[in-house]
Formats: sequence, structure tokens, C-alpha cells
Amino acid sequence: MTEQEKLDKQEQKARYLRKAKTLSEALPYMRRYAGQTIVIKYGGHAMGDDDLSHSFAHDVVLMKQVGMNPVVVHGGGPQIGRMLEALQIKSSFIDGLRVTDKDTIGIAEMVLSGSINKGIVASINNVGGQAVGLSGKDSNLVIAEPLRRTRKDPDSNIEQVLDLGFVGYPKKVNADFLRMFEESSVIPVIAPIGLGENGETYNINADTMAGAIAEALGATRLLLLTDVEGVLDANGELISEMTEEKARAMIADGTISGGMIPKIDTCIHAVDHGVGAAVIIDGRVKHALLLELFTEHGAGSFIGHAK
Ligand SMILES: Nc1ncnc2c1ncn2[C@@H]1O[C@H](COP(=O)(O)OP(=O)(O)O)[C@@H](O)[C@H]1O
Ligand SMILES: CC(=O)N[C@@H](CCC(=O)OP(=O)(O)O)C(=O)O
Repeated sequence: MTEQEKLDKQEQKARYLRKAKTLSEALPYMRRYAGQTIVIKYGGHAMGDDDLSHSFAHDVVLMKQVGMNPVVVHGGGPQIGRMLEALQIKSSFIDGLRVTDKDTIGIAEMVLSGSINKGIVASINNVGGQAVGLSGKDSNLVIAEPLRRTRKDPDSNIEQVLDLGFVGYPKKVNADFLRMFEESSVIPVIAPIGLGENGETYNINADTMAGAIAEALGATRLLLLTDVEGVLDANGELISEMTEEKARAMIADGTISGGMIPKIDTCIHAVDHGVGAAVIIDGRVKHALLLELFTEHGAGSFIGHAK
């Protein structure tokens, strides 16, 4: 054996040892989460690249394999935006929510329940999982009502009702239907579309949808995958643990804005309504889910009562 071959062999042995160590360190976490429901919100920004989508699919399959109940709720804001642009339909946002008229709701449903949902299902199934794609319409999974938003007019101080069109808020979640999947090898993948009481279609912010599902299932964790490290302070530093008071103050002073507002609102509501904890994590990092669940330090910004 040459010197180089000896070095290669040593390096290979060291690599195997590192892998074995990582696996043995993961064991207590696997035990902790066995049988627990983990709702994962997979944001449209986090879906960008094939390598990341592949590692996401792998992580979800591994979670199911080791006895957890992963439930995937996905977004697709950037993808809806691109389709609207191609069709020359203008789109605007209020507090991170897309104002949704009749044309927009048709496109949003087509993109979310169509290509995005089936793309995620296919990538999970390609790596050995058994995913099934759903939207809030299937089995009355999420019954929605119109979301009402008000804002004080700064001049008159009079409260105004904002018209968001077909933006919905989850009113009722069919948790029994989702619990059926806990007894099976099926991983549900859910598009954020809700069904109105008169058969209307509602566009639901995917964070809000994931939060409502996590609450209905009493999930142990709500993991929100996005395109930033987590919640950042005014200096751009990651805040690894957030309190409700701190989050409210940061929204009020503008440090938290745009799409981060519905995310934070969702996390606070979820931990106040039976979800163990919510974590905003960086979906741009490979195996972000495994890092959060199976390592001591976790990742991203944690909002909850107990680690
Ligand atoms: N304080 C903050 N910390 C981190 N991100 C923030 C903050 N305030 C606003 N944001 C914005 O929120 C975005 C994440 O929300 P969003 O674009 O809706 O993501 P997703 O598509 O993953 O749901 C970030 O890319 C960032 O631009
Ligand atoms: C009402 C509302 O804003 N709905 C969102 C639904 C998709 C979504 O939330 O996607 P991300 O998680 O990728 O942002 C939208 O139309 O963009």
C-alpha cells in the first residue's frame, strides 16, 4: 500500500467514525420525537434549488421512518408571483398577505394545488416516501372564512376595514382525517387553499395554514422553513430565542416586516394554543430539518415555552 493509499484509508475511517458519532448523538432526539407530530411549513423561497428540494424530501422520509408524524404544509408565494406576472395580472400585499381578487384566486389555486404540491409529493416519493398531496378542500380539511383586517386611518383615527378579497383564515380543521395518516406510512403534503362554507376557494397564507393545522393536531413542533437564518435583529444578527413581548416590539418598530409578520403571528398563536414550540429555520441550509431536530443546539429562532 502506498503512503497516499494509507492516508486515504485513514481519512475514510475518520469519516465513518464521524458518521457513527453523529448517528449515536441523534438517538436521544429520535426517542424524544418518536410518535410526535411535527408540522413543517415549506416556504416558496426555500424550494428554489433541486439539491435543497432533494435534501428536504430525504429529511421528511427519514423523520417518518424513525417514527415521527411529519405533516408538510407548503407555500409558493414567489411561484404565484411569477405566474401572475407572466399573465400580466398585478398583485399587491398588505402586511405580507396577497390581496386576492377573482382572477388571482384561480391562479393561486392552480399553482399551489397543482405544480407545487405535486412537485413536492413526487420528490418525497422519489426518495422512498409515500406522500399524498392535499389541499384544504380534500375531506373538508380546512374550512375557511374571509380574513378581516382593519387599520386606523392616521389622519382621521377612524378604523378602516381592508379589502383582501379571497384571503381566508382557517376556521375549522379536520384533524381526525389527518390523524389517519399517523397510523400509516403516508406523509400528507398540504397546499394552503381553504374551502368556504358556500363552496368558495380561499387563499390562505401558508404560515397561517401550517399554524392552524399544528394547533388542531396538538403538534410537538411547528417548523417554518424560510429564506433567512431566522428572525434577525436591527443589526442583522440572529435571535435564537424569541419572547412574545420582544416579537411584538420588533413588529411595532418595523424591525420585523413583510412576510415575517404572518410567520411571527403564527408562532405566537400556535404556542399559546397547544403547540409545543415553533421554530423559524433557514431552508437554504441542506438538511435544516435534521439539524433542528437531531442536534443539541438546533437552528434558527425558537419561540416556545420549553426546549
Ligand atoms: N426581522 C426580520 N428577520 C428576518 N427576516 C425578515 C425580518 N423582517 C422581514 N423579514 C423578511 O421576511 C422574509 C421571510 O418571509 P417570506 O418572504 O414570506 O418567506 P417564505 O416564502 O419563506 O414564507 C425574509 O426573506 C425577509 O425579507
Ligand atoms: C394570502 C396569501 O398571502 N397567500 C399566499 C399563499 C402562498 C404562501 O404563503 O407562500 P409562501 O409561504 O411561499 O410565502 C400567497 O398568495 O402568496
